[in-house]
Amino acid sequence: MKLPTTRRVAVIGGARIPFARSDGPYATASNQEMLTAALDGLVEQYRLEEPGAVSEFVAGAVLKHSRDFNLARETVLGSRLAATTPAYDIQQACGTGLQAVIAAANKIVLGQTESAVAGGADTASDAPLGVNDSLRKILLAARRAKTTGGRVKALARVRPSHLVPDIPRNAEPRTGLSMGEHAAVTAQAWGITRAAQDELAATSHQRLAAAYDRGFLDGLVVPFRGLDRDQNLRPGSSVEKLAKLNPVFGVNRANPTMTAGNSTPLTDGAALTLLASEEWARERGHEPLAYLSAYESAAVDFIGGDVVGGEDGLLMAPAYAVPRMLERAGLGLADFDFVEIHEAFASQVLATLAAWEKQGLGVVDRDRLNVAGSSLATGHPFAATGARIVATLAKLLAERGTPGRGLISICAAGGLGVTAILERE
Ligand SMILES: CC(=O)SCCNC(=O)CCNC(=O)[C@H](O)C(C)(C)COP(=O)(O)OP(=O)(O)OC[C@H]1O[C@@H](n2cnc3c(N)ncnc32)[C@H](O)[C@@H]1OP(=O)(O)O
Repeated sequence: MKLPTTRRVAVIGGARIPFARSDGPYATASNQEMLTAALDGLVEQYRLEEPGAVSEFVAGAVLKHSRDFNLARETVLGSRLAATTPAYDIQQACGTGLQAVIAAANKIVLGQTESAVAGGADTASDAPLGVNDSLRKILLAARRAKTTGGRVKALARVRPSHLVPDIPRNAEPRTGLSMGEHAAVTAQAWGITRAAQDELAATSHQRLAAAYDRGFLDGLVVPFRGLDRDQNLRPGSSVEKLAKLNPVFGVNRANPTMTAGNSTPLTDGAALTLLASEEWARERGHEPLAYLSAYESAAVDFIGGDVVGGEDGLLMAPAYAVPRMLERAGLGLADFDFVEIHEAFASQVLATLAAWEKQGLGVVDRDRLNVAGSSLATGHPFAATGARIVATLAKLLAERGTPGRGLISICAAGGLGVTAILERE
C-alpha cells in the first residue's frame, strides 16, 4: 500500500427516494430495492455507468436481514453501477449513513480511491423477524442430524411456544427502554417543554414544504413507488394542531411532553451521497457542492451510574462530539452558516442545543438550524438519514454560492454520536 496522501473530499451530489411511513407504500419494498432505486438515480444523474467511475460503494442498514449478507454488494449487482465496483456494509445505528460517508471519505483523503457512493437504507415495514432462539437451536440440531430418525427426533421437540417470533424492538438491549422513553428522561432532565418541542416540529414541516415548493429537492429526491415527496410531510402543520396530540412517551403522568408529532415516525427509505477527489470532479466536469472538512464521533455511558443517564442520556453523544470537533477545527458555533441536527425527537434537538449552550459553545441561531426541514418532517429511515443530511447541507452551501460552513450532528442508539463539518470556499 502506498503511503498516505492528504486530499480534500468533495461532495458532488446526492440522491434519495422519498421517505415513506412504515407499513405504507413501501411495505413490500426491501432495503435492497430502495437502495438500488437511490443508487440508480445517482448513476443516471452523474453518468456513473462505466466501470471504474465509482471506486467504492459503502452502505448499511440498521434493520438488516441475514439473507442480505453484504447488502451494499448485492445492491451494486442489481443496479446500473458496474458489477466491478467493490462494496461493503457498515452499521452504526442512526449514525450509519454519516459513518458510511466518513469511511468512504477517508480513503479519498488517503489517495486510495478517487470516488465513492455512501449512505444507507432502512425499512421498519420489512423488519427482520427472527426465529425464536429455542426453535433455531432445534432446527440447527435437525440439520446436523445424520439420519431421518435423528431429524424427526430433533423436530419432535418443537412446542407451540417455540413459534413465537423474535421481533426486533426499537429499544436499547441494556435498558429495555425504547428510544422515545430514553429521550423523555433526557427531556425532563433538561426541562424541555412541550411547547418548544411542538414549535420545532411545526417549523421542520413548514421548512421542508417550502424547500419542495421552491424546487430545492429537485434532483436530490428521485420518485419511487408512486411517491415524489416524503409521505410524512404535513405542509399545514402548526403548533396549534400539534398541541392537540396525546403524549406517547413520558417519564411520569405529570409531565409527558413527547407525541407522535414531535417524534420521528417509523419510516422506510434510502439515501446516498456521491463523494470524490477534486481531480475526479474536474476530469468529469462536476462542480463540487462542498467539501468535507472534519468529522468526529463520541459515545456516552448511558447505563453507568444513573440507569438512563439524566442530562447525559442515550442520545446526547453529540454534546461531546461537537465540542471536540470544533476544538480540533479551531471553530465555534458562531462560525456556521447552517447547523443540521438530526431530529430523532424534537426534545433531543433541544436538549443538545441546551447542552452546547451550557458548555459555553453559544446559542445556535434558529434561522440557521435545519433550514430545509429535517427528520421530524422527512421521517427517519435509520441508516439513510446521514446521507440525506450530507446531501442537503452540501446543496444548501452551494445554493448560497458564497464561502460558508455547515455543521452536522447525529445522535444514534447505543449512546453514540457522529458529527461532521462541510465547507465551501
Ligand atoms: C437516534 C434516533 O434517531 S432514535 C429515534 C428512532 N425512532 C423512533 O424511536 C421512532 C419513534 N416513533 C414511534 O415509535 C412512533 O412513530 C410513535 C409511537 C411516536 C407514534 O406512533 P403512532 O401512534 O403509530 O403514530 P401515528 O402516525 O398513528 O400518529 C398518531 C396521531 O398523531 C397524528 N400526527 C402525527 N404527526 C402529526 C403532525 N405532525 N401533525 C398533526 N398530527 C400528527 C396522526 O395523524 C395520528 O392521528 P390519529 O390518531 O387521529 O390518526
